[in-house]
Amino acid sequence: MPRKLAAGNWKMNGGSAELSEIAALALAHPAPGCDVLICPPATLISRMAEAARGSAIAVGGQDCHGAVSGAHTGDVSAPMLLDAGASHVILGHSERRQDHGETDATVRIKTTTAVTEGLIAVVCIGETLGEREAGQTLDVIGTQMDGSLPDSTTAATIVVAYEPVWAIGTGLTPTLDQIAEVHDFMRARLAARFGADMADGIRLLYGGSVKPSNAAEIFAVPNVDGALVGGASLKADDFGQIIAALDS
Ligand SMILES: O=C(CO)COP(=O)(O)O
Repeated sequence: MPRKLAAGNWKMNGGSAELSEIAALALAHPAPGCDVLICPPATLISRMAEAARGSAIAVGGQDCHGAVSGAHTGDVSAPMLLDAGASHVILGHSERRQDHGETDATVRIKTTTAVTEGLIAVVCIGETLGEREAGQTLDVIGTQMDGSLPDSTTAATIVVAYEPVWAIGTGLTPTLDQIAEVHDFMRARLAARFGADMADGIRLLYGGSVKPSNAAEIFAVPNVDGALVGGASLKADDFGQIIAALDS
């Protein structure tokens, strides 16, 4: 069983004030029983890495380009993230898929590059409300997993985050049974493609309105190996409680 992972995605939020809380968070959790990752905006990565130096907190980007360098104005490459002190990168978040037209094929290329360059990729998938209501959830999840993950995947370099689009930032969460159904399906899909041993080693995160009040019950669901947290990760106190819920 891999160590659980509490990952925070700050999205296009956060600045110096939130950054200064990270040092306090690191002090409050000097040896957490789970891995802890924070993915701030690209502009904060190097300062965050500096603030987290020597602590148990890892730092990640929220996206990277599929190429390692070149004429791509405004983009950030995997080697640049590493150079700034990041060890992870979130890829294929539904907001990237929506705002920037990223497809499974795009995400697969980015994931391949990120992993080849030495980052751990946190690959996001999830159905829309319309897809869930149409009974298509598992079809969508299966297609996204198949398309977004490269064949060369290894358990140590890939994390898969299930984030139902309708649960992100809405305060809505699936029932525990619904989370269990999708996570069981994800594990089985990975096992069919990569073998059971490797599938068991890939961490499956749940994301979407995770907060201190629901973290423990979500973490108790089989095949949930941690969380990808948006809004609550910007509040050090809330994120600390989520880390503690995973820790126990
Ligand atoms: O999108 C998310 C994390 O990547 C989830 O965001 P919220 O926790 O704010 O719902």
